Formats: sequence, structure tokens, C-alpha cells
Amino acid sequence: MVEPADTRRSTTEMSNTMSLLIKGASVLGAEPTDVYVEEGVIREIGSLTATAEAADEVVDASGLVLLPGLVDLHTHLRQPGREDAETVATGAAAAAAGGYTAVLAMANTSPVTDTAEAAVSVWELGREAGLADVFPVGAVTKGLGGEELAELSLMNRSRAGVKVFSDDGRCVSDPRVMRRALEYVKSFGGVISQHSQDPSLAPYGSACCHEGELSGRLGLPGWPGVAEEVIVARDVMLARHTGSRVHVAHASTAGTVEVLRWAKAQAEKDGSWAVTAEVTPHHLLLTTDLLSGYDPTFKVNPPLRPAEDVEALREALADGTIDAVATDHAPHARQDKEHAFVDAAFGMLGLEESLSVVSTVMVSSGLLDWAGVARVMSSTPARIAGLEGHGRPVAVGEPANLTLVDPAATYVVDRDRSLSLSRNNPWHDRKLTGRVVSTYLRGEQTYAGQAVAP
Ligand SMILES: NC(=O)N[C@@H](CC(=O)O)C(=O)O
Ligand SMILES: [Zn+2]
Ligand SMILES: [Zn+2]
Repeated sequence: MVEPADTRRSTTEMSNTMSLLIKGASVLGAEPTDVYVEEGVIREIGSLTATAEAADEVVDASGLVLLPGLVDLHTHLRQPGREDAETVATGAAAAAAGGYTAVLAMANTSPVTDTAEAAVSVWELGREAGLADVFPVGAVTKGLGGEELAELSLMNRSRAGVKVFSDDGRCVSDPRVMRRALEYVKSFGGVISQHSQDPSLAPYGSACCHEGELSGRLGLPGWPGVAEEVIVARDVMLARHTGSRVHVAHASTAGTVEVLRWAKAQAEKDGSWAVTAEVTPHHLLLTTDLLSGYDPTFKVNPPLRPAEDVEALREALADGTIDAVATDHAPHARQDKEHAFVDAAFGMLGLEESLSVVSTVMVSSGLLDWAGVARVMSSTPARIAGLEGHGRPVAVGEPANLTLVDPAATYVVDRDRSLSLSRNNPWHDRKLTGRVVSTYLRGEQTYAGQAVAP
């Protein structure tokens, strides 16, 4: 077991001219092997004792699983506008601690990322922080207003190279606007990531509890599953009609899974369009009954659902109907969360514990093996977002974007040990199994976790 240093190095100390030998790691859960990295690239894989002499650093990775660096399709960094809740740098640090080497930063900042300048600015902040590659998501409509398309093509052609567009936080609810957006991004291979919430069935801001017996008993405005499903159903038809690509953000119901299953079968027959979907760690484990304590930490869009939905989401992730896990990391400052449930902000943290949640829920149960985790948390999200250099196989010649995981580490989450600026952590006090111990971005260590007490 590795005893990682209890320090995080500054990027200036690190240089990717360094060479690194990771010894005895189980690549995607296979037989242990050694991985040699030089100048940020994987140079050799195998039994490499001779090379070890030359390496600047040798890491004992026995008992650890080596994965490609994780890729998050759905992160909220709060810069610009709410740097008290998160900045690009603190969010990137939290991402690295969660095993991520790339994150897509949602557009619902203030101002909104709806211009090329705004997108480039987020991208540059990510480069400066140097802890994870930060790819801005562009807004679909100006100011997330839902009416006028943002400058999609200029954002795509900018240095930030935006390919994923979303009004997340808001639904592109006008079907005509959604149709135009799909047609537009098709020309450069972009994708629309949709926050599926029909605002007349589940009004923004008020609808906050899965609609059912519990919402009635608690006196909380209901957010029925059908408010998500009607948008997903409509969007898959629009994707088919336009021959374009739609991505379903934070899928939360069994009904959505049914629609996806149908849509994917159709899209496979006729390759011109595509539907992909993500599920969050919290929708894979937490259920609506947590709301009975009125703790705003558990207030999120879409809301936590009943156990039947959670079960359907797990199965869909295991069988590929849902393509990816995405965190929807949504940091909120204390003053926005510490309110009566109905008045508190929507959203919860996710970057630092997501791998542990997936390990606990999916790997421990046998629903996914480590190769499956690499698929849903790295290679598929990278493909959906059109990222090059991330989500690549752990193979010679590939960039050394890598995550070391201790699959046996069991720990209790402490929200105060977070690198995020916010504390709205739904995993606080929970016991999870499987933990990120190190993250490398192009061969540079961006996170060196704590040795876990037995
Ligand atoms: N998920 C949430 O509850 N909140 C997100 C927005 C979103 O993902 O819809 C946020 O920006 O806080
Ligand atoms: Zn959303
Ligand atoms: Zn979101």
C-alpha cells in the first residue's frame, strides 16, 4: 500500500520532465504491473526493474488500482460571480482530489458563459490553476434566457474549443429553440446537454421534492418524474429529427431510463443521431426519504427519488443505457444553503467522493468492475465531450493522466476536510469503500491523498 505524502505540491515544484515509476499497480483491476512515465507520457508498461533505477520518483502501488484520469461532464465552478462558493482553482483542486484530470465547467455563472471571451476566460483560469484541465461548457441561449441562441459557433472556434453546450440550471424548454440549437451544433460535432425539467410541470425554484406521498406529508412542492421524462422523450425525437446529438444531464427516474433504452436502440439502427446520458453519484445512492429531516443539504435538482428509481439507474449504468457518471458538483455558500428547506439553494457537492460512491454502490455489488468504472467515469465522458488527451487507455504513448485508487480503503467522509470552498456535502459522516490516493495530470502529481487509517 502506498503511503502518500500528506502534502500537495505546488505546480511550480513539479515539472513534467520528471520521470515516474508506478510499481505494482493493477491497471483497470488486471494483474499488477509497472508503469513508467516520462515527460508526461506513458513510455513503458511491464516488469520494469531496470528502468526503476533511472526514475526520479518511484511509487509503490501494490494493492492499488490504476485508472485513466477521471473526466467530469458536469461541474459547477462558481467563477465568475460567486467566488465565495468556489473558484476555478478550488474546484480544480477538489477535482484532482476526486481523481479527475478534466472537468467541464457549467455555464450558469454570473455572468453566464455565453460568449467566446467568457469561455476563454474560464479555460485560462483552469490553465493557471494547473490542477485539472477545465473545459468550459457554453450556454445554449443568451443569459440562459431560453430564447435567443448564444454565440455557439464562436465559442466552438475560440481557444476554449467549446463542444458541449448547456443551459443547465434551466431547461431549454422551447422545442423550437432546442431544435435550432441541435441543428447548429451538428455542423461542428457539438452536443447539447439538457437539464430536463419541464418548468410548467416542475416550476423552477419552488418544485423541490419528488412528488409523492412524502412531498404531501412534508408539505413540500412536488417535482414529479414526468417533468423530466417528457423533456427527455421530446429531446430524443428532436435529436432524431435533426440528426444531431443530445446528452441527458442528471437522469433521475426509471421512466427516463425506459425512454433512453428505446432511443438508443433506435439510434443504433440509424447512426445519424445519438443520445447519451449521465447519472450523478447522489442519484445512485441517496433516496427521497432523506428529505424528511428538512436538511437543505439534500435539496437538489432533480430531486432525490425513491428506491425503485435508484435501482433502475444502477442497472442502466451497468448495462450501458446510461453512459456516464457525472458529479453535478454544485457548491453553495453557507448563507445560500442555511435556510428553511423551501428557501435554500439547490445543489450538492460531488467531486471529491464520486469515485468512492461509485466504488461502494457499483463495484462492491458486482454491477461494475474497474474497467467498467474507467468506462463510465473516464473514456465515455471524454468521448461524449470530444476531449482529446483524456479518457485514453492506460497504454504506451498515451498522456499520463492517471488516478490511483485504493479499492479496499474504507473511510468516513468529513465535510471539513474538503478542498472545495463550500460545505454542502451530502456524504458527510457516511462510510464509503474505495478511495483516490493520487492523481497525475500529464505525469504531474495533482493530488497526494492521505494514507487511510485501517
Ligand atoms: N443541481 C442543482 O441542484 N443545482 C445546480 C444547477 C443544476 O444542475 O441544475 C447549481 O448550479 O447549483
Ligand atoms: Zn441541472
Ligand atoms: Zn448542474
